[in-house]
Amino acid sequence: MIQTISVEESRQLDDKTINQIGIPSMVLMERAGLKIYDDMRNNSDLDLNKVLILAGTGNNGGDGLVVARLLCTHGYDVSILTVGNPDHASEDHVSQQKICDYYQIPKTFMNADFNKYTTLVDALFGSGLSRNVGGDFATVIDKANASTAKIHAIDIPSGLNGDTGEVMGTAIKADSTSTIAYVKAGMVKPTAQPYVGKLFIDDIGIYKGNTFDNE
Ligand SMILES: NC(=O)C1=CN([C@@H]2O[C@H](COP(=O)(O)OP(=O)(O)OC[C@H]3O[C@@H](n4cnc5c(N)ncnc54)[C@H](O)[C@@H]3O)[C@@H](O)[C@H]2O)[C@@H](O)CC1
Ligand SMILES: [K+]
Repeated sequence: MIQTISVEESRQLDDKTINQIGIPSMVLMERAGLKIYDDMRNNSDLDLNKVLILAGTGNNGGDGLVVARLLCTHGYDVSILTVGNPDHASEDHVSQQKICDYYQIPKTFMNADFNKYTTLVDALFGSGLSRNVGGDFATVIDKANASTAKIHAIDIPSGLNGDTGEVMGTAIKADSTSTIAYVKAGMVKPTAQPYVGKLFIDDIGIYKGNTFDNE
């Protein structure tokens, strides 16, 4: 049976790993990106000929930007669509965007034709989703779902409630999902299956208690 955790537990585990154990958040993000990149390359259902990263401005988007850079440095055709206000981006997201800028990874905008792409990477929201999805985020999610491209989601398909598996307004219908550290409880509910697709579980160095743990 798959071990699951709540979204709050996943946030607490991230926080403990970074602030108590001392593994820098950029290290965890790099490990997440490497695993997600591997999952995508090992998933024969995905065609990585032309990839678009749909990036929110939090750390889920930051994971997506690591994937963008890894695809770019390995010779894939990849572009980024940033959704949300970059002025409110998380610190790690800003660092990852600077790296993407160094590599001059092309950016696209809200009017992009998603049918031009073979794979979309959903990095809009992960464990930070806190309310129903609307505005540009909902527009992008609906456009992604309606497109001919396959969708690979990072951590949790955006718009899916990680605890209950309910759709919060609208949600990405992913063909596959790379979830970080542990599966979130809502993702294994039968109603969540059409949104999660094929599931990869990525060990990035975040653990829920072990023999080395003092607590
Ligand atoms: N350093 C870390 O803590 C790690 C984080 N990781 C990734 O980071 C994710 C969590 O990142 P964040 O905490 O930055 O949050 P997210 O990137 O999930 O969300 C970003 C922000 O979106 C806003 N938001 C929430 N609901 C919204 C809505 N309906 N409409 C518009 N805006 C909304 C919130 O203000 C939230 O802070 C994880 O799911 C995982 O993908 C991984 O890289 C592992 C390590
Ligand atoms: K996501």
